[in-house]
Amino acid sequence: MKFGENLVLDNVSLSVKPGEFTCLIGASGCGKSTLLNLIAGFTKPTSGTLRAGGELIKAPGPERAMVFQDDAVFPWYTVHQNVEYGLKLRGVRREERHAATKSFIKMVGLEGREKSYPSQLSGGMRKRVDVARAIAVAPRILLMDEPFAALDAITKARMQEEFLDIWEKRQTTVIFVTHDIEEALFLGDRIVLMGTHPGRILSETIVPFARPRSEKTRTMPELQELRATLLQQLRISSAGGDAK
Ligand SMILES: Nc1ncnc2c1ncn2[C@@H]1O[C@H](COP(=O)(O)OP(=O)(O)OP(=O)(O)O)[C@@H](O)[C@H]1O
Repeated sequence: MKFGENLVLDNVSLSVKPGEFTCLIGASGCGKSTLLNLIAGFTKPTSGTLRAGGELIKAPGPERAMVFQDDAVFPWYTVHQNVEYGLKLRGVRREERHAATKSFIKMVGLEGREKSYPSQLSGGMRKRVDVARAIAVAPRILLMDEPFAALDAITKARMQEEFLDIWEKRQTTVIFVTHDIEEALFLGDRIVLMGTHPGRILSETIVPFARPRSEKTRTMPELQELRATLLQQLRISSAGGDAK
């Protein structure tokens, strides 16, 4: 993938199983967001192909929803209207839409705040609206670009746990970009480490921890060991090595 003469992703081959939770980590500028944008269909590849469920990805589609670091909620809509928006676009009928919206709001723990506007919510609550907005359209693939990066540590941990809960119930395929190795280890089935210049895949790590994961998972010695290994690989790759 090139931007002008700049080769941003080179020879990237990634295949994700249905229902798998894949985390992408890597130094700044290695092309993580570019890869997500390609999968979302926001950007067209200059060479190579992308497929979702066997179909060539040519444009954005409702089967692939994105959650960004910055909130993508409409400030002029209430919580209910924000979550309902995608369903409305898809032509879901009023009663069904209403019931579905209510259940998604409940799922992300925002019952009672349906009539609030985003400006009346905390950062964590707005992120919940954002997650509900994305999953409401029942995407087959959820693309998440550092969705919890701006949250404080406690809210972030809570959101991770709540999100895993939702994911385990729905089994959506997730591709999740993060700079936080612990987050990747806590959430993912697999961690794909990318390197820069040009952006490429350096290693893939299967995350061996049983599900459902909990607060206890975070303190497992095996998690800390894997964290140290991945951090070392990240350091080497940031310094220009190949992390092997
Ligand atoms: N629209 C664009 N036009 C030109 N260059 C771009 C464009 N988008 C990204 N790039 C370049 O592509 C490279 C990869 O950027 P990208 O945002 O995908 O990296 P990243 O791994 O997500 O970085 P970060 O972790 O800092 O968010 C960078 O060198 C960036 O400058």
